[in-house]
Amino acid sequence: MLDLKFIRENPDAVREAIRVKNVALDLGDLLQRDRDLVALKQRVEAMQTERNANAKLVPKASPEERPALIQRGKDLGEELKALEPELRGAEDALRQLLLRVPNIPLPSVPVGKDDEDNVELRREGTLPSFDFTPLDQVEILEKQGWADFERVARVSGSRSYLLKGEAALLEMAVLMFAMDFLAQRGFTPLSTTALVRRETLVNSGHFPGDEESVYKLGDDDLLLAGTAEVPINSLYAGEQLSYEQLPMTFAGLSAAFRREAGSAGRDVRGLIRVHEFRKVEQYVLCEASQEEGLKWFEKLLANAEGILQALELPYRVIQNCTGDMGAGKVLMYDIETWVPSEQQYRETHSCSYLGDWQARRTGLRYRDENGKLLYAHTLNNTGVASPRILVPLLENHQQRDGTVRVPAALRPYLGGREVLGRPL
Ligand SMILES: Nc1ncnc2c1ncn2[C@@H]1O[C@H](COS(=O)(=O)NC(=O)[C@@H](N)CO)[C@@H](O)[C@H]1O
Repeated sequence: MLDLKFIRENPDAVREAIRVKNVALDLGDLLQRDRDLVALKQRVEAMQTERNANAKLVPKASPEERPALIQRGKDLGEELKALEPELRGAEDALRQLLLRVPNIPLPSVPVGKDDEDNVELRREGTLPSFDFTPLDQVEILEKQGWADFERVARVSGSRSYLLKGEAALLEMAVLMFAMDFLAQRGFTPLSTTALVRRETLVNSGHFPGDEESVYKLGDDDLLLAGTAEVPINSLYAGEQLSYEQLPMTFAGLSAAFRREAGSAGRDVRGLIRVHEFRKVEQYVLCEASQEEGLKWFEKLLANAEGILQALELPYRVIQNCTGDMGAGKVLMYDIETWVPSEQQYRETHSCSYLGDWQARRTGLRYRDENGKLLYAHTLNNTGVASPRILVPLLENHQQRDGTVRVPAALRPYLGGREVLGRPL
């Protein structure tokens, strides 16, 4: 959410952000409602002032004048009471619109419609060349007895997965490695739940807009978050922090749930796109300065790259265009990791800087060194998400005999194993 004062003073910049991010919002309507609400509030204040002045006159009034003054006070009280629902309705309607106002992207963000218009920034690592016919993720898993897609589909339906044996250990090793990697860099490890209250999804910016992606538990006021970013972002909601507490950096492990409503037919096989997965999330809450925010953006990106380099996986960094970055972002890069069986890079990480847009809707404020109350800036990036990361991991490190080489960084988490699986 942007500051209403900023919107009033910079309608063109906001209108441009609405345009380039393809947001369905009529800024003219919002500004008109804002003006109407200001006028209504002024009317209410004038009536309250008159009622207060009137109440002061009553004790000093003569017996003849008093009844009229008392009646006037009653009439004003009733008129004010009658205006309350209208005032509350107008405030709520304006807030619902303000929640849809997109953040202003950096000028350096490429303008575009969707992921086709994203820009590749650089490639890292060497693509594998196999002197044998490589298997794809599902073939490796099934030949090694590491998955049971048919059985689990009977239990959980489509886009479900179950990892068996060393593949189950590999998932935990990858998650634990990422948690350690981030903890060693000062990030506070968190193990969070995915069960959240609706307002946490409004706070993070997923609502309004992303409702169809989120599982809702009908009988309870609870929903299943698609990323630990949601619960972590609301941990300090509504509190006044001190600048000494900033920056707060978290490495949050949680389950993540996604309905993937819009993904019909895409990635239906294997581990790329499932309804429930696990993710180690990087989350930063820092001071309200773009320089500080961009410094953290680079750090979060470097962390994810460091994890991929330790996993010895080739990847590329792309900059998301305005149409693919979502309403709240100022800047966003995806990291895509090479998947040999698809002969293409697939998204495995997503790094975002949101300025104070997320903090404003969440009520995340802090007192700076001069005692000024400011909204903080927030950022997030994937540390590692499993099982998607297992796809490039298994495919890039597969060996001629069907076993999988374990990158050195993971061996301590796998009892020192250098190879997974048995020769086929
Ligand atoms: N349906 C899914 N199945 C498996 N992995 C997924 C799924 N959806 C997302 N992911 C993984 O989770 C990562 C982060 O998801 S994201 O929506 O892009 N971004 C976020 O959630 C941010 N909070 C940064 O992590 C993706 O890059 C991908 O690796």
